[in-house]
Amino acid sequence: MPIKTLLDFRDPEACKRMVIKIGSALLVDNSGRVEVEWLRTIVNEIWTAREMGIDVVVVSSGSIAIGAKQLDFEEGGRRTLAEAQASASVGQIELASVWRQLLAERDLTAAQMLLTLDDFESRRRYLNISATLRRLLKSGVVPVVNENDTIATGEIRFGDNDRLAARVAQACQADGVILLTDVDGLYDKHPDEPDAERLDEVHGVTDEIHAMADTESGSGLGSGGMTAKLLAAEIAEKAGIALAIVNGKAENPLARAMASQAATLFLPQRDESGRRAWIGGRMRFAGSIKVDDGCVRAVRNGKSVLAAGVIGADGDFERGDIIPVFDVTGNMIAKGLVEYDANDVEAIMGMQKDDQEAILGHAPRSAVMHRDHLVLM
Ligand SMILES: Nc1ncnc2c1ncn2[C@@H]1O[C@H](COP(=O)(O)OP(=O)(O)O)[C@@H](O)[C@H]1O
Ligand SMILES: N[C@@H](CCC(=O)OP(=O)(O)O)C(=O)O
Repeated sequence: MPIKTLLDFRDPEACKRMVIKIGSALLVDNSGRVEVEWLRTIVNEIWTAREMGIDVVVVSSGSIAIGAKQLDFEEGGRRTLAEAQASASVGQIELASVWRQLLAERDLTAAQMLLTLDDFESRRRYLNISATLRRLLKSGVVPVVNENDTIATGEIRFGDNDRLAARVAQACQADGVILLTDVDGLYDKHPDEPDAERLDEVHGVTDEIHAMADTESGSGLGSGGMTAKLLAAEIAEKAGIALAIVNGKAENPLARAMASQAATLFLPQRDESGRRAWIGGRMRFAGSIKVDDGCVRAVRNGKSVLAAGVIGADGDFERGDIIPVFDVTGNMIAKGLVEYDANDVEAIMGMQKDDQEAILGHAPRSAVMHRDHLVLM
């Protein structure tokens, strides 16, 4: 899908449902105020998309940057967790109110959804997110999503809204994600370097692509830097979703990006849908298993993980958990639903089926991870 197709509201082949993510650096000025005039141009673009029959979900950052200024807390890393969470609760109410007002000016209804990483990790809550989003879109409402920063900490936190946007896109089965930020896209080195060049298209986020980015926020207001956007692109590309990094600094950024074609587009690499996409997008794990080279080859050829190929089990996972599979060099090759607790995997690893029953005390299952519940990375 060329960038034009992702952004062209008049093209009948263009994406019919998109997630637009707006970073803190764009939304909030240095004194902690929302850039209302600029945001009004975004709302106009959302309105245009809606008029063309395209569903739009907004992922809006900014609550911490707004609230921290109001509460007079220090910037960035010097803020305590409690200060950041207090800032988010003060900032979010203002952020929601601005969105509601600006969308209402175009006769659009806003809906607020505050979510945490954990909400996406639980299959039941993920399905609820999905159903709510789809129902809101059916009613022509514009969902405005942010992380629930007041309760999300440590490992249950996205921390950046880029991956949240990719997970939201997965949950509502969007065709495309647009990450609006303060650069024209992904550059082959930090854009401050004089010879840095922008990439037009990325066909798969490889280690080489990751090496181009870092986690620093250019503005100091955002979090996760370009690294977070690449992690989001990885989630999207495996779920069959196109993702574009677009400069949102000027007014009407979507129309401008379409005219200039200056952006980076990440093309979908696979089209896992439904439950498999959810498995592939999981981020928090109770443990992992390691497998030998023969097992890696088998898994890549669509086979299950058998105990005979497992050479290690880490952590405290339980039967039914989704956990990653690593090769001997530590590369994650797949994620899947494990059929045994960690103790049982340790007890039977390396064994053929016939030898497992005596150890387990019951007939072994067909595999440690069945191919139907296994998603390649
Ligand atoms: N290779 C790269 N290409 C483009 N930008 C990069 C790269 N590496 C680091 N960056 C930085 O990433 C910043 C965008 O991330 P961030 O500040 O977190 O934005 P946002 O708040 O919109 O999420 C850019 O301003 C740029 O300074
Ligand atoms: N959820 C946080 C946003 C996290 C964040 O800073 O994201 P981003 O600006 O998109 O890098 C907030 O609303 O302040």
